[in-house]
Amino acid sequence: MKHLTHIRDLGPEGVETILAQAAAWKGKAPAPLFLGRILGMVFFNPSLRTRASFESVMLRGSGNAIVMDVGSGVWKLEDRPGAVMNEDRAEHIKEAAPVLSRFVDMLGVRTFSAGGDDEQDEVDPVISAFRRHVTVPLVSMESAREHPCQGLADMLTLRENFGSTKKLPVTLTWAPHIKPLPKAVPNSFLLTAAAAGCEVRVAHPPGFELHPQVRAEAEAYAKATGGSITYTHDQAEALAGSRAVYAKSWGPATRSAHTAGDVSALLASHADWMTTRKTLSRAAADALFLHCLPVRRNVEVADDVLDHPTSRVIDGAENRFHVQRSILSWLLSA
Ligand SMILES: NCCC[C@H](NC(=O)CCC(=O)O)C(=O)O
Ligand SMILES: NC(=O)OP(=O)(O)O
Repeated sequence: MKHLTHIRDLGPEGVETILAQAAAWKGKAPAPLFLGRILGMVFFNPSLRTRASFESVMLRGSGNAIVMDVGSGVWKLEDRPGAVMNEDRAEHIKEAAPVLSRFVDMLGVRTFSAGGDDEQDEVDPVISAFRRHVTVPLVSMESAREHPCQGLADMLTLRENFGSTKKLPVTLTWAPHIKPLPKAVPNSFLLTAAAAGCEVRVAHPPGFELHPQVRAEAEAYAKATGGSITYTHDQAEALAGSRAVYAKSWGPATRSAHTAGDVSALLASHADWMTTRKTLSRAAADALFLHCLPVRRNVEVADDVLDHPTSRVIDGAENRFHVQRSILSWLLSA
């Protein structure tokens, strides 16, 4: 049985399969790909795009979706093996995952990082528990470590605009925020861009390094595809010659070593990392702007960037639909 919870489930070859199918179906009349099929969707955290796009894929494909919000209409779920369940989590994933599997043909789970512990994010405890206990294909709708659907949609957006991602110079630039956000999106952008052969430049202030295991995995993909990855604390250096700029905020590398006050001060001290038109003027003249959304306007990214004709944030969000249609049909294929 197939699952897609991490880019390693696909590798560079699988990334190509998903993107090729997504591109082939985009713009064609909807086919009843999911006739008689049900996708179950379990949300531990809020979502606009992921929720609406997966549900739309199923409905437009003549299938159906069941959407469940954990802790609001659905029991709070326990993931820890051997937990003594005497607090607020009424049901263990050991029961929830196989029970839901009896009702649906595929299951999607969204579960953000618990925050502060990159080692735990590597373990990815909640999606891993689902993966152990489901009896139908599982797709990540963003977990602690990765957001593979987002990374794949980003690559589709780049290919539509540039034809190819082979050695395409792209910058992933850290952005300021009022709170420390998860690293799933930057991790996925790095992993999928490397798997798609991009020349990836990653720029962030000191102390915001991505996990060494993620970087090593991305390096292996870059090596296999002829891509490359460089890291810098100098945003302008990364941007020079970049054809696409991907802004994303994420929390410090060792958040558990900081108090909440430290983290706020750290984030506030880098307000000048906000992407503005001036920032983009350092990239190639035809550079495009991408962001996964939701975006905090004039904190992460200035209005003049988001409202400029070079922004691809809305087209990028649409591509979530196209890659997920491709992913779900791949999951159901033998
Ligand atoms: N799925 C796309 C991003 C989700 C999440 N953003 C957020 O939680 C933003 C919340 C805020 O801005 O308050 C993240 O960064 O991983
Ligand atoms: N980009 C993304 O996953 O958006 P949502 O959090 O709204 O689903």
